[in-house]
Amino acid sequence: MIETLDDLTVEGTTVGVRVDVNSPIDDDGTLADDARLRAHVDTLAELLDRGGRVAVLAHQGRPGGDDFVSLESHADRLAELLGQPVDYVDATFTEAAREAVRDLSNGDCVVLENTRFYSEEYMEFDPERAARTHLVEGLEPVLDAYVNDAFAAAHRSQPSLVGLPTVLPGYAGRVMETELDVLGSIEETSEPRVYVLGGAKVSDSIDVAWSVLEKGLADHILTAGVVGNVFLVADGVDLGDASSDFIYDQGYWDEIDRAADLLDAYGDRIALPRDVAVDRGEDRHELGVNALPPGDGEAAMDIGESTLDYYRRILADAETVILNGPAGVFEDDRFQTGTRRLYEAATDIPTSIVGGGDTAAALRRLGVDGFSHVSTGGGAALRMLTAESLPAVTALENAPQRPAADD
Ligand SMILES: Nc1ncnc2c1ncn2[C@@H]1O[C@H](COP(=O)(O)OP(=O)(O)OP(=O)(O)O)[C@@H](O)[C@H]1O
Ligand SMILES: O=C(O)[C@H](O)COP(=O)(O)O
Repeated sequence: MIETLDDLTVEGTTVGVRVDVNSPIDDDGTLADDARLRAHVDTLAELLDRGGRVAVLAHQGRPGGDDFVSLESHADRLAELLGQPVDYVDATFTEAAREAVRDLSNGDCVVLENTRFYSEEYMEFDPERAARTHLVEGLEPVLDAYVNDAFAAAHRSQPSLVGLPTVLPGYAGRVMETELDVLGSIEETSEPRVYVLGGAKVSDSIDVAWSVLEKGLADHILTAGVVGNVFLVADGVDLGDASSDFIYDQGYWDEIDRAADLLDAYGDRIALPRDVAVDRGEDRHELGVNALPPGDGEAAMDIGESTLDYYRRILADAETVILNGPAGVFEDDRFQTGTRRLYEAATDIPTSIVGGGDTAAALRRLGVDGFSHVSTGGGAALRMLTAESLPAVTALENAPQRPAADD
């Protein structure tokens, strides 16, 4: 059983709050999209309003990536969103960080530096070992409690996610609470239930497909994006050199056999694209699967009109739809049609649940809204859809005893 903010005595308590504000970053190294910050405003504002002293912990990017930057601009934006000053310190667990945390008064907030600037935070540990890392040992003395609101990172077994709740009383923040509530009770949603699996996480998507088909949770699975392309190849379609090279370069080649096995076992419930839009110079050009392969260098970048009609017919009868991953390379205006129109069709269904950080960003960019729930999680949401436990959630379940709640 996970305790929530309702169970925490906040007034005067110094709380380490793990959020997931891992966001797109502009060329100048500053925040390009604040959606993930907005998601955490309720949790942070509640803790501050209730007199907590809040130290925010988060990662941004991965070592070596262009988006592996400081959290300074995140702190600036959080101050605007919260409507109060938010300090930032370029330290995570050193004396400088501890001093910044000790200096907090009731209702104050400080953002500590990107946890992944510290190498142990980019490794996976069991909780007991994670509790003996520098980050956890450095911060534990100045924190009274730990709140995890970082659902989107809950599939990682990293020190700030599983180590801190091993040594501190742990609570779920409001984002975490809602996500666990919605994604943890998909089995109770109305049927027919359709899963739309797009995007580029082929292996995870195939895991989800196996899981929901085996458990009888999915009446239909609609494939799109790179996932759809891999299923087409598994079905014997020649997508041409450009898409095949892409699949090979991304390391998805082994997934073709897994997709073929899935088609053998559950082919009647898996829908494949009937046409694709290829990159032909300035233009988007649609080709039916019978007309494939496309010309040299023409990659399948989106689903086409005929697929959209087919998928919309299946969606028309659905009571619940769960979608993860864009239908095409939505970053390119020529290939955003599939994502926009497929997701628009999903908004007409009584229960529509969207997972995926990139997907949520794509939908905002395309102006598509009206879903029952848009998850903050990509990999975490997918893992939860396979009914696997998330290490950070398990760590919260096992967190030590805590003080009593405020009245
Ligand atoms: N046909 C395609 N060919 C190549 N890339 C594609 C294709 N269709 C979609 N993509 C790419 O897939 C990416 C998004 O996939 P991903 O699986 O990462 O989504 P997500 O789950 O929403 O992301 P996140 O990891 O942020 O949660 C986009 O960058 C998009 O360009
Ligand atoms: O964006 C995400 O899915 C989470 O922030 C986790 O990031 P990671 O995949 O780099 O661990």
